[in-house]
Amino acid sequence: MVEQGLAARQAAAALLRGVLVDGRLLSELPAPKLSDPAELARAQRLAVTTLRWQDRADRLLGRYLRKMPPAEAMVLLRLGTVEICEEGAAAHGVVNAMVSLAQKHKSTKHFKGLINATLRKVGGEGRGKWRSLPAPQLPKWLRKPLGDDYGKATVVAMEEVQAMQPPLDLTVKNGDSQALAEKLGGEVMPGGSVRLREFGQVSKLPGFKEGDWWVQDMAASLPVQLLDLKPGETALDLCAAPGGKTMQMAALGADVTALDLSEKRMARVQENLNRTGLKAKLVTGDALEHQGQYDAILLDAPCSATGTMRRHPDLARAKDGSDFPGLFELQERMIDHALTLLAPGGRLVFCTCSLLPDEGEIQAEDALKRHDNLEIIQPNLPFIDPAWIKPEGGIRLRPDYLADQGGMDGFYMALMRKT
Ligand SMILES: C[S@@+](CC[C@H](N)C(=O)[O-])C[C@H]1O[C@@H](n2cnc3c(N)ncnc32)[C@H](O)[C@@H]1O
Repeated sequence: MVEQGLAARQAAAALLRGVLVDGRLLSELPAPKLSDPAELARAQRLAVTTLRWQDRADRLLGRYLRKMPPAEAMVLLRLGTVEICEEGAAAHGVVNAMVSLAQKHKSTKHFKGLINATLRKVGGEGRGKWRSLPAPQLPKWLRKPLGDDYGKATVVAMEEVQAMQPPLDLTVKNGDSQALAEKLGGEVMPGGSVRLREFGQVSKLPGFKEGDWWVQDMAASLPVQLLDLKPGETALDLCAAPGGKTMQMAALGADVTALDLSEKRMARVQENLNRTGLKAKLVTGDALEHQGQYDAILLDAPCSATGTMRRHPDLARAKDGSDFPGLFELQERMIDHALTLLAPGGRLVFCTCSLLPDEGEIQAEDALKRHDNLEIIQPNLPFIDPAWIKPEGGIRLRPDYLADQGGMDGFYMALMRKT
């Protein structure tokens, strides 16, 4: 029995070691080799939930540990703690499983006793304390700059949303959100996304195979709405993969070219277009080298992705921010190059799924300083709270906005035009 539950836990522990010991993102790690799809899903869910609740698990474990054991043993302690306290698993089964997993590795074998004793305390007294502990905090390297930019209270509000299981947002191909919401028991969000709070396997939901919708956070669906495409306009999606925004642009009837540097990710765009029956011309290449003239360009630039941490809690744990300045510089070069691809009177939406003003407001303000003939057009999206519009004319979205409806990804977007 223990062995049966062990495979998913072992795979979850391997994923957590990849993130916490090797500093890699979950998306960069090989998928666990588990033949049963349910076990695979469980392993992935356990790893993500552990990362989401890691800070609280560490607070609880701190009560029972005189000194933190090495990272590999901490992986098992955190996994066990989150399974017991957050997932509500029976403590004895979790303790046995974590001790068995510790036995399998040279680096953890000597910590079997510690893991056993500590997780027993977690399963006893600890379980009762869990809910009274504060929401998980972001690591210091990110908490400090976000606190400087937004204030402490906002960071706490964002952390509270990030602790929640994120909803599933769908963008509807034919635009009839109400009909899809009724069919799936969802809620129509500002901007038209259909939000589901309860959902199982996405590919089993009605309309998936038929390509009636695609998964896209409501915040991520707004840049294309800001671009306000007209049927027949030539449109370029400069960093397109996996293609959520390409599909929106194609569904609006634009003549779309979708470009991305990554061949592998471009295959995802093709798959998505095949499923939804939408059309776009696909180009694999470097945005900085692309040539042409377009009525409208969407630049969803590579960024820190700090706006998506509630879906990807591995990001805050695998990264330390040291590679971000290189991204800021790339974004600046991409904006400058994208402006050269605009037809006279053409529009550019620059956007990033980031919470850092360096990748949002500051990029937009600096672009205005570099280009005399550039203006930011005030958003014309009636459903947007005016408080979300920044002085320079961009839209700042934060995870704590619409928190009582499940929040949203952090995003920045600005509609620019060459005068
Ligand atoms: C934020 S993601 C794009 C998400 C996409 N727009 C969507 O909505 O599905 C950024 C993309 O930029 C691509 N990228 C990074 N550097 C690039 C470059 N120099 N030229 C083109 N694409 C690049 C990455 O491969 C990645 O797919």
